Amino acid sequence: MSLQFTRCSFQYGRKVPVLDRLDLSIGHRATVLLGPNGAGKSTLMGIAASWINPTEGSVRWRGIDPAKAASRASYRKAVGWLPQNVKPMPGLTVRENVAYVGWLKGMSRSDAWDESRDALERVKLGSLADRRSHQLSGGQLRRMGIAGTLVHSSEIVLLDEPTAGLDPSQRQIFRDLVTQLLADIQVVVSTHQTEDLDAMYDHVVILDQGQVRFEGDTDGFLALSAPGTPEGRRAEAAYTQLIAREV
Ligand SMILES: Nc1ncnc2c1ncn2[C@@H]1O[C@H](COP(=O)(O)OP(=O)(O)OP(=O)(O)O)[C@@H](O)[C@H]1O
Repeated sequence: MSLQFTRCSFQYGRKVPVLDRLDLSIGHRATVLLGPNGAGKSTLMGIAASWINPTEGSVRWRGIDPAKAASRASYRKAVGWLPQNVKPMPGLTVRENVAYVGWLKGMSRSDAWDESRDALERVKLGSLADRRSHQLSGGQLRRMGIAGTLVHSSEIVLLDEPTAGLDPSQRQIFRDLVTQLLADIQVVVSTHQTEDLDAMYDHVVILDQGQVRFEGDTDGFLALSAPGTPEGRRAEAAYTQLIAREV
C-alpha cells in the first residue's frame, strides 16, 4: 500500500515554493524522512495528512484522493498524523482527547470512547487516562498524540519529529512503540537528526529544499558514505554527501 505524491507543489503565500513538483511514492513498512531544518518535511507531512492542500499536484493513499469531497473522510481515517506540536484540547482528560480524535475522524462517540482505552494501552498511557492532558510531559503528550492516530485504526501513521527534545529514556520508549506499531501499520517518521536513522527503518527519503535528494533502502543510503567511515558515522557521512550546504 503506498502513499503517492504526484507533481506536488506547495508555497506559503507568495514565497518561494517549499515543494516543487515533487514525485514520491512511500510504500514501505518503515520510512524515515530526513532533511535539514526548513527542507519542507512538515509541509509534506501536512499535505499527506490532508491538513493542507497542495497548490498543484496530488497526494493519494491506496489511490484514495483527499481532494475529492466524497473520499476525504475515508482518506483521513486511513492516514493518522502526529503533528510536530501536539496541542491537546484544553480541559479534557487524556482519554477524552484520544476519543475526541476518533470522533473527529467519523467514529461514533461510543466506539471512539471504547477504542480510546485500547489505544492508550498500546502507547503505555493506560494509567494516565483520567489525567488532564495539560499535566503530561512532552514525551507523554506525543504518545497521547500517537494514541489519537491508533484510535481510528489508521493504515499508515505519519509522525512529524516525534523524538525532538526527548530524553534518552523517552526516545527508547518511542523506539519500542514504533517497533510494536510496525507489526500492523506502515509508519513514516520525519527528523532532521541522522542519529534517528535506526535499524527499524527499511526505507530512507532525503528531502532538501523541497526536492527528494535520495530515496532507497537503508543499506543503499549508508553505502553513500566514504569507504572506511566508522559504523556509527555512516548515516551522517552519507547525509552530508547529499546535502550540499552546511547543516
Ligand atoms: N505557516 C507558514 N508560513 C510561512 N512559511 C512557512 C510556514 N510554515 C513553514 N514555512 C516555511 O516553509 C519552509 C519549510 O518549512 P517546514 O516546516 O515544512 O520544514 P521542515 O523540514 O519541517 O523544517 P524543521 O525540521 O525545522 O521542522 C521553511 O522555509 C519555513 O520557514
